[in-house]
Amino acid sequence: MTAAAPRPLAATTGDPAGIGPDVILTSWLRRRETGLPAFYVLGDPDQMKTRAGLLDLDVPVAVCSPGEAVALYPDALPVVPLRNRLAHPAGVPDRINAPGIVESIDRAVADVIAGRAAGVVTAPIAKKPLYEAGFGYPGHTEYLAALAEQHFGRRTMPVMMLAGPKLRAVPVTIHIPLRAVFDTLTTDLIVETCRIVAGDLEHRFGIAEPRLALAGLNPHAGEGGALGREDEDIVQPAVEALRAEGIAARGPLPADTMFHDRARETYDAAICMYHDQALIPAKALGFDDSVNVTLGLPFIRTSPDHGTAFEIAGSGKALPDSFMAALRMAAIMAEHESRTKTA
Ligand SMILES: NC(=O)c1ccc[n+]([C@@H]2O[C@H](COP(=O)([O-])OP(=O)(O)OC[C@H]3O[C@@H](n4cnc5c(N)ncnc54)[C@H](O)[C@@H]3O)[C@@H](O)[C@H]2O)c1
Ligand SMILES: N[C@H](C(=O)O)[C@H](O)COP(=O)(O)O
Repeated sequence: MTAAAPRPLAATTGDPAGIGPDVILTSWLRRRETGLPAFYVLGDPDQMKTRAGLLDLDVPVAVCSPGEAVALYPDALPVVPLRNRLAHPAGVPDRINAPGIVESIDRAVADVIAGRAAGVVTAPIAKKPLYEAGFGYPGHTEYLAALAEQHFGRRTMPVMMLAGPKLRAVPVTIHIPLRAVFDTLTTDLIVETCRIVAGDLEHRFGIAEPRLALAGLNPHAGEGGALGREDEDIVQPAVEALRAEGIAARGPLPADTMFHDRARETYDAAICMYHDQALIPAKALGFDDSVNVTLGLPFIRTSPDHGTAFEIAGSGKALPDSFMAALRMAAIMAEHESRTKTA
């Protein structure tokens, strides 16, 4: 039996006015010294060449198909051309780029589902120009779940996880106004989120019996109901339900004391009740090397933890570390997943 050909990762361009192209180009330049897994970009070859010129980077661009990417990767940045063009200026977002940005995501997902790529690694998008062009999703996370539903015809609940060497943190509610958190948070939502986290940590991260620490919503996890009832009425029943299913869950824990060094040794993922409760500690502890992973999808998706940083696009100041960590994490997840499937 012949071994399967290695599959590259499919990287999206993200917003072409942001630092996505910068970190893609600098990551490729560091491929050898860092042993970076092979990837190709779904993008506009001219836009990539223009940004490389602006950054004064010597990056040859090879226009190719996904199947040719692994062979070309050692000597050139493989770019699979989009049908839509991406306008060039760095730092100036424009809704004119929306069709190309969305095509890049759609094509990366289609490639992974068709087996042409091992996982999707997205470069950052800015929400506003996409919303102005009619994009109806809060971010990648929700859009990728919608694509999964279109492709597979079954309900898909996406779970955001920020994962770095010091912390994995999951927000149960994601891109909603803080005011809406109280009406959105339910015991069922917490339980469903934790089931997905536990399953993916086991099958895609190789952690047997993952330990989950659930944060309380209120100060001091409600202080026995004196500072809010949600911890006793919503979070506590979720912990009990999860434990009854055999998932090692603990909480609700006071959120202010669960992220220090010793506390983090006691769990594999912190389950947080809203976006900033998870993303503030994750980015404070590892902005340069944390990865945004979407769990619960029928394919692998990672992303750097940072955004488009328009103010530094094309300046040479963008660090590629988080993008490189996202590439590495996607490759490791793909390996775990294939081991689980063949076991
Ligand atoms: N994965 C994604 O698509 C994603 C993630 C986060 C934010 N965003 C979007 O990006 C836009 C800007 O968001 P923001 O300003 O809150 O966050 P940001 O991450 O773009 O920038 C925050 C700060 O970090 C700096 N920074 C970011 N990445 C850096 C890098 N690689 N190297 C050096 N410095 C870096 C920026 O210059 C800025 O000072 C928003 O529209 C947001 O929605 C997208
Ligand atoms: N909340 C994410 C973060 O701050 O890192 C970011 O907005 C990206 O979200 P998507 O991956 O859903 O685009």
